[in-house]
Amino acid sequence: MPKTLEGQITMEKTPSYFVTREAPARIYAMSRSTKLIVVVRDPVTRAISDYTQTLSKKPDIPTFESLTFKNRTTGLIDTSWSAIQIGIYAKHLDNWLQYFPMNQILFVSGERLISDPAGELGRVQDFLGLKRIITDKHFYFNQTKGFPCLKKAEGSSKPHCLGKTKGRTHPNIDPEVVQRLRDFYRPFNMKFYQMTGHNFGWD
Ligand SMILES: Nc1ncnc2c1ncn2[C@@H]1O[C@H](COP(=O)(O)OS(=O)(=O)O)[C@@H](OP(=O)(O)O)[C@H]1O
Repeated sequence: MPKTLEGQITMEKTPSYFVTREAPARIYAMSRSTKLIVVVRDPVTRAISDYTQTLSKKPDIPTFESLTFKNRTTGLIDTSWSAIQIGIYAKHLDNWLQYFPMNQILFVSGERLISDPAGELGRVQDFLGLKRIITDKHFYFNQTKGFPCLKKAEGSSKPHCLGKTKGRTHPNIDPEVVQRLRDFYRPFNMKFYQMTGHNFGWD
């Protein structure tokens, strides 16, 4: 990490920090005052999104339904499959709380990032102690993309949407499998709501 001068914020991101066992200790050793931001979404949708991304690179993988279960007849879920494992947010958060207090961690709602991007970014700016520079006026809803986009990209006068790999169409998943996953995640979601003091509404 580069040295951070007075008045600067240094940022670093990767999707896998939150679920990497060694990450909290390493970040703590580097700087215990680091602020942590995690975007979380409904773990069932997250698993399907994760699968969709893998499928786009390896079209021959088994179906989502068959990867979900260790044993489809008994309904035993394969929690070792990373697409399922990553969504057990309460378990990952436990690991971070061994090093960082809750008030140093902000959980951004992936759903609200789509329905109210400025509102969610308002929370991020407050958390970082920044003035609310990014507001509603910076976004518009792009009907073709089906997502909010920036009216102007940084350093440009043109609108900017996220790329083709963000907001892909998900495959249809057997509703029984979706329900089984909802039941599986419910207790972990409840624990996560309790730990964060925030109901993300994934029921
Ligand atoms: N504004 C906007 N435009 C497009 N997409 C948006 C936006 N806001 C949030 N999202 C959601 O971001 C999801 C992809 O982000 P990821 O976290 O998977 O990205 S990463 O691969 O981990 O970097 C992606 O998930 P999928 O819909 O499953 O592709 C989107 O739902």
